[in-house]
Amino acid sequence: MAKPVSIEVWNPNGKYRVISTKPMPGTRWINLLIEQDCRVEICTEKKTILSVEDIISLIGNKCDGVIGQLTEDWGETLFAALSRAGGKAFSNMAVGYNNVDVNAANKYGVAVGNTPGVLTETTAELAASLSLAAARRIVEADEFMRAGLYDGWLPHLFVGNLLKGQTVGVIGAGRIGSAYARMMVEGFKMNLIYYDLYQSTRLEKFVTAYGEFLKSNGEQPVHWKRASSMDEVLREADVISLHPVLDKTTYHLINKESLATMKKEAILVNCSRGPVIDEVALVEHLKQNPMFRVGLDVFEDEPFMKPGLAEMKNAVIVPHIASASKWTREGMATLAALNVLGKIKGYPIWGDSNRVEPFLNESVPPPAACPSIVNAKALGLPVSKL
Ligand SMILES: NC(=O)c1ccc[n+]([C@@H]2O[C@H](COP(=O)([O-])OP(=O)(O)OC[C@H]3O[C@@H](n4cnc5c(N)ncnc54)[C@H](O)[C@@H]3O)[C@@H](O)[C@H]2O)c1
Ligand SMILES: O=C(O)[C@H](O)CO
Repeated sequence: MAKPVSIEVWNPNGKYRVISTKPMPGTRWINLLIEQDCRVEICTEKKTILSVEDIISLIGNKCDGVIGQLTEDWGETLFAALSRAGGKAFSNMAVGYNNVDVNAANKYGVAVGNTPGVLTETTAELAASLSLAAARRIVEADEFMRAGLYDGWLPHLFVGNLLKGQTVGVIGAGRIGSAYARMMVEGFKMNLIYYDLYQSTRLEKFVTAYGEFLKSNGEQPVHWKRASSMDEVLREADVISLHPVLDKTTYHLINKESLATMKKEAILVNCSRGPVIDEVALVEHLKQNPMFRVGLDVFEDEPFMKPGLAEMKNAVIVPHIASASKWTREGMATLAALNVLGKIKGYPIWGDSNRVEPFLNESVPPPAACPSIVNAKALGLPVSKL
């Protein structure tokens, strides 16, 4: 028998039982569910990561849908439990869904939602922040000041890398990778080299147009290049930012060999998923190459770090906060709730999951659609004509 898990209940007499495995920012998501006759149960357990047993206990005997988190293991066991309880909808409060076994969800006919679009710029901004913090040694310098070590200006004090005119490399130029590339090209006048399985025509057009603008202004233009291999990016770029999905093809994409390919003074940033980097190899590389720097938002065995990483002065490390702006987190909660609500109400799937603004406009009711369901095709769900 699983131990009961503490909850907070909203609208106890609601017809549909929807569970959120965590309190989420804002109240709009709760109000939208209540307005549509949902009883909302929010898990208030103090521990950060819920176990499969905790979530089974939350689901109970009757549950129409669950809003969950990327820290949870949504596989066969949980989808079977949700299906037994009559549930047909699950949504991650995240765009990444490598914690979800979509095949298992398909087997039980459960729709799986995610939250693209609302976190693109926020996440790209953190990747840009980490790039700058690493290039200009901001965390090291901050620690130095607080330790009372500053006794006057010196020509060699915390000398870092200038970004202007250098090359930024992007691996995975999807929504976030492209937004980051634009920030670095436009903000710091960097040239771009990118590697993705698909061509990013819009990004290429942007860099071309910006390069022409700079030239017409009498300034050094910027250029872009689509690399034919990831190694080409690693060899040529001064700052490399990782933005692919995590799957079998991207696990340990950055390993001992690929690290050795990079410039000795390169900067590597990861705001995708921890296992994209072999973290043991990275720690060794940081030790051997003190001028090589990293900015990490994600870790291979989150919430833990591999031994040695915390001691490395050439690493800037933050706890998976790339999407942590108020607007984005409230929007993620709203999109996740509307994914679950839409499936419960039998709504169709929104036609373009990258354009979710209509769901985020608080002054009008959201469209009668699920904003983003990743297995819509596999489940044969209809697409909205709105
Ligand atoms: N740190 C955070 O808080 C945070 C926030 C948001 C997203 N993320 C992560 O970022 C990922 C990307 O998000 P997105 O919205 O940009 O997704 P996206 O689907 O728009 O972009 C991913 C890109 O990766 C490319 N890709 C896939 N396999 C590849 C490979 N083997 N080599 C090179 N490129 C490859 C895809 O073609 C695609 O263009 C998410 O899946 C998530 O894991 C992390
Ligand atoms: O995938 C995601 O959305 C992040 O990791 C959290 O915002």
